[in-house]
Amino acid sequence: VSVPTLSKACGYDQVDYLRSRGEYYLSINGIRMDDAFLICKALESYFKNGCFTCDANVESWTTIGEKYCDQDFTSFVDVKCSTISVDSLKQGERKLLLQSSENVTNLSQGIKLDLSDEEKKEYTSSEPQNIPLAIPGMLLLCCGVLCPCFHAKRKEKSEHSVLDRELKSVDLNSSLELSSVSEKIPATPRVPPSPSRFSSSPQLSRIGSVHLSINQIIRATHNFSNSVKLGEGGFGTVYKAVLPDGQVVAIKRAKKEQISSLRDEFSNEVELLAKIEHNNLVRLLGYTDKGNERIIITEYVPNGTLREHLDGLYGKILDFSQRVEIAIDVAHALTYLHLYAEKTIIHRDVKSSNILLTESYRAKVSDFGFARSGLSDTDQTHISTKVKGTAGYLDPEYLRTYQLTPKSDVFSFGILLIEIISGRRPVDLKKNADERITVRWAFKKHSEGNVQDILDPLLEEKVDDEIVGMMLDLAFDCAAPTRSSRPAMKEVGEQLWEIRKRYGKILRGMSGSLHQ
Ligand SMILES: Nc1ncnc2c1ncn2[C@@H]1O[C@H](COP(=O)(O)OP(=O)(O)OP(=O)(O)O)[C@@H](O)[C@H]1O
Repeated sequence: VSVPTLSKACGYDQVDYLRSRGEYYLSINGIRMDDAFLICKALESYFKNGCFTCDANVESWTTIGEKYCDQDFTSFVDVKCSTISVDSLKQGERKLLLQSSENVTNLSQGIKLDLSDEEKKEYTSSEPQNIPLAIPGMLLLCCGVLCPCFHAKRKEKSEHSVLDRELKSVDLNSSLELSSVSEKIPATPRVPPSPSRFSSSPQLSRIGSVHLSINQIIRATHNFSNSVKLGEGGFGTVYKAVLPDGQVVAIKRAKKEQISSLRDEFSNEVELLAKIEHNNLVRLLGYTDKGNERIIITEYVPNGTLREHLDGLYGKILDFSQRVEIAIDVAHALTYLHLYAEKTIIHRDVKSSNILLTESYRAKVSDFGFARSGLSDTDQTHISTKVKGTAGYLDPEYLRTYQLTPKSDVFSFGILLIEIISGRRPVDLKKNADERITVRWAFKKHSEGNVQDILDPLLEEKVDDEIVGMMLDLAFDCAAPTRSSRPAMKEVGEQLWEIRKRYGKILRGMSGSLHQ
């Protein structure tokens, strides 16, 4: 049976397979699946209706059908398309990832579900609004990569309620580790070995200027009291603490239940923070790694996150000049990491909730949980590694190839820049379909010449079209789909300086004419 080209009758639903905080789950159109049933029905209908094209990684889907739905769909596949074997699973998984990253630029890709509403209800969670990864096109990893846990889910229904509770606490802004599939992709020969782990390293125990025992930390945080809690992220909870000498610090305590899976993240953060010293990067002061506790002590940054300010949570709205300064600070921090640290460091999780502000609204980049160092060889161009990051900020080329370079941070920075200009989150599911992906919406508005529509409506001042245009041009360059089209972070900083200069001139011109 040959596979016809995709017909309109096939329609699309979005199938995502994602991992968050160490847990895997599957969603279709943003609705979490509690059982393999739906995805198997979907595959069956898609194969039977000839909905796959040759380039749709059909062999991977077939392998999934075979392995996880106990169904053989191979007879539906045109021999010209592919050679199918269960042994090709690994290759298939890789291709599925490729397919999923294509979804980054094609929202409508997916498979069709021929199911009644009753069937959908029966097999899905009753609270779809809590699903963190119903992120159209952004974090798609289609069902092929889910499989080990998918099976487990089938068998271990009793664990669903635990998983449900976990998922409900996740939100769109959380950092994520995407799928286990990339772990199976061998690293390139030039990849340096993982950094040594922290636990027993005598060197690491000397890191930082603050050395506290666990009892001292307990005292400083009033036994990790909610009254001194600053916030919570994927790694754990952050507390404000005053040390006996009066120094105010932030204490980040890993979640107990996640400690084993966070081992790398913790050591990454400690090792990397320890090596860097820059005004626009949050400073590591110390750490504790005893028994079941992983605790990082960093400089306390008193004025909340950039995201909170864009949301207007502090009353006063950031004006445009402050936003440009913040963008410059972040660009400087990233340039330092990319170019001037001992080794190239790629942050991997540049986003507005990881930008902390000082009282004078200067920015400090925090959260090095996902950061990677490497690229010490002069001719090494990338690190092959797992895809990690946050929905909406993830470099599509990294998603597709697993090749991490400093340009992945540049991509995230481009998305951040649009967020700074517009005030909108990179993905906003509450918006109409054509506005949900902010970068696309902004690009469309920009190409129609409506740059003022993109500007944050909370801004009180008028900003010249020329300046908004310059910022947007830079943002789109940074968020180019291929890394070769993106500028280096240093150049981004220089361009922002030019914009700042030009904006200053315009402002001075305006105030001059007001005084005349
Ligand atoms: N050094 C700090 N000074 C002041 N507040 C901080 C500091 N570090 C973190 N916070 C606060 O704690 C919150 C949680 O931080 P954390 O880095 O753990 O998570 P996140 O970046 O929001 O999420 P994720 O880790 O999932 O990406 C932040 O949003 C911020 O409000």
